[in-house]
Amino acid sequence: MRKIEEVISLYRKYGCLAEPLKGYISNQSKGDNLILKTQWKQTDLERIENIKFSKNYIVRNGQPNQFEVQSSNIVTENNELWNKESPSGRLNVIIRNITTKKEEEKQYIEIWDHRQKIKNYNITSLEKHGKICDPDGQFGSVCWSASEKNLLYIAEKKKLKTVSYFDSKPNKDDKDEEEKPVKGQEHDYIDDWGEQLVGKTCPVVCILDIDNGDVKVLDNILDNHSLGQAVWAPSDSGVVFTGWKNGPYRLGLIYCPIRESAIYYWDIVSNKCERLSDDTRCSALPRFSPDGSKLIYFDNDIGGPHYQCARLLMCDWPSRQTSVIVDIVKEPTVKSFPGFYVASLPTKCWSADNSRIILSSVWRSSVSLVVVDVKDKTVTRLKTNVKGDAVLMDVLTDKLLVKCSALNQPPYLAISSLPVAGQEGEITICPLDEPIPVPGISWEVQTFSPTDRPHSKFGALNYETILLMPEVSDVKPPLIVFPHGGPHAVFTEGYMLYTSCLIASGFAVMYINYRGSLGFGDNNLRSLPGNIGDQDVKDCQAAAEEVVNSGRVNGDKVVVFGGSHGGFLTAHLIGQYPKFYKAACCRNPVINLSTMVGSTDIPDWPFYESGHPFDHKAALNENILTDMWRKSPIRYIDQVEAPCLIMLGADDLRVPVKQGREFYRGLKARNKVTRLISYEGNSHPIIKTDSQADAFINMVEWFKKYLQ
Ligand SMILES: CSCC[C@H](NC=O)C(=O)N[C@@H](CO)C(=O)O
Repeated sequence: MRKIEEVISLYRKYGCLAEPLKGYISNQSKGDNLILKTQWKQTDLERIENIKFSKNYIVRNGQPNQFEVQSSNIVTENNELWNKESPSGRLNVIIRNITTKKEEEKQYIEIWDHRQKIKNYNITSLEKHGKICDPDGQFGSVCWSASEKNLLYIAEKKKLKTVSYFDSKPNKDDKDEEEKPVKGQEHDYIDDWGEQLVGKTCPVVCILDIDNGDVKVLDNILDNHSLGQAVWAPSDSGVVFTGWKNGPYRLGLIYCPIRESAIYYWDIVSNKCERLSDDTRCSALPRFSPDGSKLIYFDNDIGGPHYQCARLLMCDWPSRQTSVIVDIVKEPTVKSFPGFYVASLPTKCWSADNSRIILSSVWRSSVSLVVVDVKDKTVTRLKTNVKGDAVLMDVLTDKLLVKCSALNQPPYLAISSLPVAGQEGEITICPLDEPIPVPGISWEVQTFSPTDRPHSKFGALNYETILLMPEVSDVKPPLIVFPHGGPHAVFTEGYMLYTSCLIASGFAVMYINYRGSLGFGDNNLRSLPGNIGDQDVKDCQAAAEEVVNSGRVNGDKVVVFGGSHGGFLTAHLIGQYPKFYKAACCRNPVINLSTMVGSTDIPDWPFYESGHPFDHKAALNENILTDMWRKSPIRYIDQVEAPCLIMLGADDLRVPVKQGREFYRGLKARNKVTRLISYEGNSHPIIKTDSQADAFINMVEWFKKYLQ
């Protein structure tokens, strides 16, 4: 293992690489010349900040898949919330967050032509709504109308002004009723959508008139719903959007697309709103075909596993007839399509001829490009000439802009071509910049079939691990067992900074996609709820023992690391197998399901994952409390021997800091070796520039100390 000074140098090197955030193929692209507009981020550890910059490329498409690239100058802009061209490419909108000299936050919408800024609207001063939602976030979208006369965006609904009962300022009678401040409600609790969506209470659809700056707020078209993901309907006849039901109280929405939601259409002439999707399902991610004849979206159950296998549906726009294009896949084979697991979609995802959809989806332990023919309902995996994950960024005239990465390859952008229908075999990925891999990392995907531990309902399911090894190692490397969080999430062959730095530091790392992970079929995913703390723990331990018994790693130097549900598994593993692990590090770990119910933003999670039904009226009782305790790591705290480092995001609403503190106190009281680090300004993901760097080095230091 490398010295800590070398590890710090490694992190400085690999933690400060430029990373592509997003990009699109410009509508100004003509024939052979593609113009690509991309945005990047780069960490600056000296200034402790992430800078953002844009890069444009001109790609000349001589032969199919033969692209030459010229990249343009790099311009840095950190206050841009959004920057997108109009359908013709003639105009550009920039949504900007400005902090004034008086520390006031203001939002502007700027309209640019090819020469200069032609409109500049101080949206905040209009006082028509609250903050504009991040267009890349849960609710957000920004969409030019086909006419280029209007801009669609999502913003927080305007909140009532409240004043004290003792406020002596005279009420101006000329104010209409809803403008008059309300007395005595300054301290009312305002429910919001939880983790990373604090203050997001009731987003609404807004329409800006580009020419005169008027803003129309659609805040009364659908009662008791939060609106988002809005797109223009064909010919700008109205707006299609996703509506999430607010009441009776909101449950955390991030990582949980299972909150009651439907797809709606608001008609601009009638001012009427109609529901397009099934109100017994959660529907989201509406996307029109280029000719406006078809609308697709995804749906899954309301409630249950916090991520699920989803259906792909299509609405024939003229008739509004809806059909299922791709259904849930319950039990795929190791090679067959495992179903759709989609957290987001690019704005444009259709082929030019309106017959196919292109998207990225989890496919066992990788993220793959997938093509769906909406006529014959076939699903085809696009194999590429590169290893690792391929995430679709944009599609235009059957050219694909893709973000690629691998376990040894930091993310890069590439261009490719969609094969003609029926010949979607392999595609050639053409990088826009020369990929530079992290040297010395090899990996292999292993499949486990725990026939000795079949699931009571679904029988023999399988799961996978990814074992990453340092290529240059004169001794058997120590092993970091690394289960993912969720639990309905997955580790894939895409790049992760921590992992590449751990391998470069001399560790072997084993990702564990235990049963219940995404991407292995719906039955696999649903095999875990009710069995957490046992099935997942045994899957992890069986994989860890197999790799130790293989002799490829140093079996006397095994440690375990995990976050969130991965932290839950870390705490279980050192409690249930105390002699096997020499040290542990857990981030925002779930420690005691029963004490979590009252403080997490998703109380349904501890109920459902421990096997108990949940609805908004759900309350704990002695049977549920006992069962939750039995499934929690706290149950095994007396057996723990491994020194355990606990890292918490101080603002975490998903797994409250009280969980980590409960474990810390229990270990301290039992004279066990433990340390707790709390990172201010971090929520569930510990990703602030300095915090993420500090957490990594502290974790490596902890492992090195107890592996000596
Ligand atoms: C009550 S939170 C349970 C853990 C959490 N699950 C869903 O949010 C979790 O593990 N989150 C994952 C992301 O899905 C993580 O790694 O943070």
